[in-house]
Amino acid sequence: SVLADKEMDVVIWTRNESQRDEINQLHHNDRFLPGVTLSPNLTATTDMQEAMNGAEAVVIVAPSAAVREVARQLRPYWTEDMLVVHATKGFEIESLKRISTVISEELGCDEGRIVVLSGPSHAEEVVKRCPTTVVVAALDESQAIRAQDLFMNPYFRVYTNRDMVGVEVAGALKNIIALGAGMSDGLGFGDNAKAALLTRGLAEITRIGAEMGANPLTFAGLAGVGDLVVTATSRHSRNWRAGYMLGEGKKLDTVLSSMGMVVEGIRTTKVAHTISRKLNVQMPITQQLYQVLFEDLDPRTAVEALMGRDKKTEMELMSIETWETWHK
Ligand SMILES: NC(=O)c1ccc[n+]([C@@H]2O[C@H](COP(=O)([O-])OP(=O)(O)OC[C@H]3O[C@@H](n4cnc5c(N)ncnc54)[C@H](O)[C@@H]3O)[C@@H](O)[C@H]2O)c1
Ligand SMILES: O=P(O)(O)OC[C@H](O)CO
Repeated sequence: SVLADKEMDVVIWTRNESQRDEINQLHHNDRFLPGVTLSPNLTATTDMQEAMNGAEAVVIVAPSAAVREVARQLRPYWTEDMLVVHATKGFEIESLKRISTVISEELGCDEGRIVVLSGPSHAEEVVKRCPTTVVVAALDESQAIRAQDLFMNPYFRVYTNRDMVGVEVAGALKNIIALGAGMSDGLGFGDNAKAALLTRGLAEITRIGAEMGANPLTFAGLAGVGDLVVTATSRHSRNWRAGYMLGEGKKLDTVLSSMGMVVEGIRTTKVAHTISRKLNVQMPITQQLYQVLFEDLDPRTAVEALMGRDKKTEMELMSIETWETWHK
């Protein structure tokens, strides 16, 4: 919709024939965006070759579980001059790889060419042209600037960032904390508890992100704190909603079948749990959430475990040397 509003011809590729017909004939996509009339510049097809024919840019927004398969289908039609942007928030669960790595492997191109678009951007609000800010990042900065120029419009403001790893990792990990925030609300805990989860959650995703090669300051930006706030507080958030139901005592299977949409934070909790063990980095909130999701731990017991941890200092996030340098 953002691109179609700039008078570009946008072709959506879908596997679903009825969704294709609904978009082409009625300019609606009622299951995902009820009550919205889409631009006539948006058309849909189930034929990948048709979707890619003459394209200058391709935007991949499949769920993380489907990205490799979708990128593989794109490969025969992708050409070196095409801009490739992805907006998927997660990792490949089997390999623990970032999404840009998966896409570049399937397209057979340099990872530097892949751009990630992330930040606080619920589709339900973007399609209504509510002011939204996002960030694009790529190892090759010229590709990020291409994406910035492509997407920027009066209600969609795009920043660039050179920290590709940080933007991808922050966008994926915030979903874990949003699940936790939903769970806290579902348990009936108040605003203090949610603020604590967001703050200490940001501390632990920054800590692991830095170990994975991210710039810690990226977590203070749109892909980090920006998206964390929107995902942990918005009524549109699937991750928050899933967490809320878990907090109310519903089982994971029941929650997932009632959602009918991807809840990336669940797979990402598994990935982050594995990575934190490999890198020997403490992620206490992720650890408790992992046990609630996959080991049937009662959410209340998880909160008690978090509150009862050994006493700590907040200063652990920043090395004393860095702090002393700033302090001078
Ligand atoms: N919804 C948002 O506001 C939003 C915003 C930014 C980023 N994202 C990210 O975008 C990604 C997708 O989220 P979404 O909101 O579109 O999810 P969704 O569940 O609403 O829709 C996913 C779509 O992908 C299709 N799909 C699933 N497997 C597929 C496959 N193998 N091949 C082709 N199509 C397949 C589904 O049929 C469905 O139409 C996620 O990583 C999410 O975090 C979503
Ligand atoms: O609805 P969610 O929880 O998948 O969040 C969607 C986006 O990541 C918000 O920026």
